[in-house]
Formats: sequence, C-alpha cells, structure tokens
Amino acid sequence: MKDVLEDFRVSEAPYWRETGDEITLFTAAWDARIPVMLKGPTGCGKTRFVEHMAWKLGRPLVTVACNEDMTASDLIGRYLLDVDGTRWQDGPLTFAARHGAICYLDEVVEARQDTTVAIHPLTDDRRVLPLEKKGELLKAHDDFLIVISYNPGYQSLMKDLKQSTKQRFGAMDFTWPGPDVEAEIVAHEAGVDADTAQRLVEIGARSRNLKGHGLDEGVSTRMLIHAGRLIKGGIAPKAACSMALVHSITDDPDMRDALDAAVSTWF
Ligand SMILES: Nc1ncnc2c1ncn2[C@@H]1O[C@H](COP(=O)(O)OP(=O)(O)OP(=O)(O)O)[C@@H](O)[C@H]1O
Repeated sequence: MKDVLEDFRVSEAPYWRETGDEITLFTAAWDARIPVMLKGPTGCGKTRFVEHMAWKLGRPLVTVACNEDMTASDLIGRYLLDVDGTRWQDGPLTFAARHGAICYLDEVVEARQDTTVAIHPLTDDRRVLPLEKKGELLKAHDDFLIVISYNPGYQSLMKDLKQSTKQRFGAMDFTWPGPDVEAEIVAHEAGVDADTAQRLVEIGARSRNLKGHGLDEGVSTRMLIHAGRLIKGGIAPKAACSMALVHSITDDPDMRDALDAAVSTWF
C-alpha cells in the first residue's frame, strides 16, 4: 500500500547551523507535544529550521503558506464533486492531524481569524479537530504537531494573533545570527568564499541599522545568499548586491544611496 506520507517526508538533512539551544528546545516541545510558534523577520531561517527538525525527528512535514483569502475549509477540507458523486477531501491540517505529520502554518497571521480559530481545539489538551461538515470528531495522531510562524514586525492592531491563539504555543524568537555564523551560512548556501560572505554580512548589518530610519526591514540572510549566488555565478559583486539587496528592499532614492554606499565600502 502506498505510504500516504511519502511525499511529505524530508529524506535528506536540510542544512541547519545551530545558533543557540533551538534544537534542544524544539525537541523538548515535540516530546511534550507543545505547539510551537517561530517568531522572527522574513528570511531569517524559520522555514529551514522546521524542515531540519522534521528531518531530525523523522516526521513528515506538511507546509501551508497562509494568506488572507484562506478559509477554514482550505485548512480543514471539503466535499468535492466527481464522477462517482461527492467525496470528502482532507485539507492539509486534517491530513497532518490524521496521519501524524508536523503541520507548519507559515505566516499564520495572514489568515482570517475564523481560520486561525480552527486550530484551537488541536492546540490544547483536547487535540481534536471537529470536521463539522463531515460529522466527524478527529482525534489527532500522537505524532501530530502544529508549528506556526509569525513576524512580529508586521503586526498591527488590526492584524495580530488573538491572545487565545498566542497562549496555546511555546514561542521561539529567531533573529539574525552573529556575523561569523551568518557568514558561515551565506558561504555554505551560496558557495562563495569566506571573505566574500563576510563582506556581504557586513552590508547586511549596515542595512539592519537603517530599519525604522527609512527601511521597514533590514536585508535578510536569504537576500545575502541571493547576492552570494549571483557573485558565484560570475556577476560583479556591486551589480549582484544592487540586484539582490538594494533594488529589492527599497524604492526610496535616499535609502538606495545609503545602501549603495555600504556596498561600495565592502566591494
Ligand atoms: N541557522 C541557519 N542555518 C542554515 N541556514 C540558515 C540559517 N539561518 C538562515 N538560513 C538560510 O536563510 C534562508 C532563508 O530562510 P527561510 O526561508 O527559512 O526564512 P523564513 O524565516 O522562513 O522566511 P519567511 O518568513 O519569509 O518564510 C534559508 O534558505 C537558509 O539558507
């Protein structure tokens, strides 16, 4: 019989450079089946970390990119009409709860609140999911765990998680790693030498100082890796930084000048 989880297994170890006690903490949360909230800016490694932990714990991973159009049915499931009549199709959350996967809801705050509330019964000691349309009360598999990601920087009063949602999770703060570690990550992921990686990281650090002074967010590790990959591909460092860092992060001419100056300092 086909393993229904086959497509969701993480077969090769996703590279993860440990930066603190995040692996120990996540493992303890997993052992206690405490849902986990990963907090941090875009591109700082939250998704990669979940992939790594799913691999390490030998659990399949079901990832859902949340958005404002997402309804509870998109997560839970719905009846579909086909040639044989109607047939129930589990949504990704139900699928993960039924079969025992880690369900990663990326940017959960983007989803409408009625959608977010759907995870409540799964994230307290009931560990159940009512499938009202189907008339089923699904008891979550012992190996099921919900992980959500959340970027506190983007939240407003209008768009934030309810306390009743937040308080169901253990939270882990993700931030930019120290410069040496970040350079190690950039060198590994982009395939550039240590010196180039270090320079890119310095530019990243400068940009992060501009956060709140014209930039909404500093350059992420992901962007530094993109710049590194362009350099690795033969693009001159300044042009690579211009494309991967400066032009993508801002349209403001003054901010672009400030970032270009940082690039010129290092390349
Ligand atoms: N500690 C780390 N070890 C290994 N790779 C890392 C680490 N931190 C960041 N990265 C790298 O940063 C890249 C971006 O991270 P990732 O896609 O996980 O970000 P994210 O925080 O999930 O962003 P978003 O919120 O936009 O989904 C990854 O592809 C990975 O290469």
